[in-house]
Amino acid sequence: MKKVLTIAGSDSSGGAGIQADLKTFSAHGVFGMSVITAVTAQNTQGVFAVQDISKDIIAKQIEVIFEDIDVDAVKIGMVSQIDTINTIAEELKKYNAKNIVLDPVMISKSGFDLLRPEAKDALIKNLLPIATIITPNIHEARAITGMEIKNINDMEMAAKAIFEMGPKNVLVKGGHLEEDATDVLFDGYEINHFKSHRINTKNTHGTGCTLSSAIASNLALGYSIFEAVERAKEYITVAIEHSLSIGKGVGPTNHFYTLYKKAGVLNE
Ligand SMILES: Nc1ncnc2c1ncn2[C@@H]1O[C@H](COP(=O)(O)OP(=O)(O)O)[C@@H](O)[C@H]1O
Ligand SMILES: Cc1ncc(COP(=O)(O)O)c(N)n1
Repeated sequence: MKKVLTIAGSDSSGGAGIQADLKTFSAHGVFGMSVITAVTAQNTQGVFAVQDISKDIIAKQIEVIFEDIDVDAVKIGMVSQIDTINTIAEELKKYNAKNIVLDPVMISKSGFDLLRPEAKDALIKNLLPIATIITPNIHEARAITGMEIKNINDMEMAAKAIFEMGPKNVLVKGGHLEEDATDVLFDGYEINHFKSHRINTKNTHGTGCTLSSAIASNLALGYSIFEAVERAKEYITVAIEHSLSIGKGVGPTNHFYTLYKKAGVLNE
């Protein structure tokens, strides 16, 4: 069985972060493992508190996994602070980790700083260059490049600018634009678009976490970058189409639809 590691924050409400990642891994038939970087007190209405995990225990979690288990892909999500970022970069380099999917989580949908603003430069300097693929949304792409992003053409320009910072592939996600939900991939040679219709729902908690974990799962399973993104886009579209009205706010994506549909025991 392929083994995929998520290095990310815990979302107590189960819709984003580590919890979304592990659900996505299971739905892809890969074995999920986790290194927790921060614990958030969060629900569908917002993030109410965060406790960062110390860099030593983050380093130890990574070490014991890599010393024991062959890791086929790594997804990085919420990394919170400078020490955390530097530790993760050092450890992943030490173990020559492959198939690194970096979701540069910065601000939650409810407006909470999940990455401390002063840590942005460390993320750009130390994590971008080791990423097989980075998956910023429009706001994150703007924060990384300083560019205004209002349409697909701007997304393409931003993808090319981020590529120059060192990752092997860049996927700028278009979930926050108003037209169709189109994501733009640049692999250093060509641009590709992954388009779906815009689904009219408020329940998009965890969409970025789900997409990046699906890409990591597909890379672990041996798909090319193009195929991994194409399949992940199909997965997230179904997960948003069947998203769940759980809680009073922004509900989560639905991992069970794909899973149980495959097994023929759908129980909605
Ligand atoms: N309303 C929507 N309908 C269809 N796809 C969407 C919608 N919102 C987001 N997506 C897709 O979900 C994925 C995550 O995108 P986005 O919401 O931009 O990221 P983030 O969760 O990091 O803010 C992308 O593939 C995007 O195109
Ligand atoms: C612990 C944690 N990590 C990431 C996100 C971003 O979630 P989204 O995928 O909705 O942008 C979150 N809200 N909480």
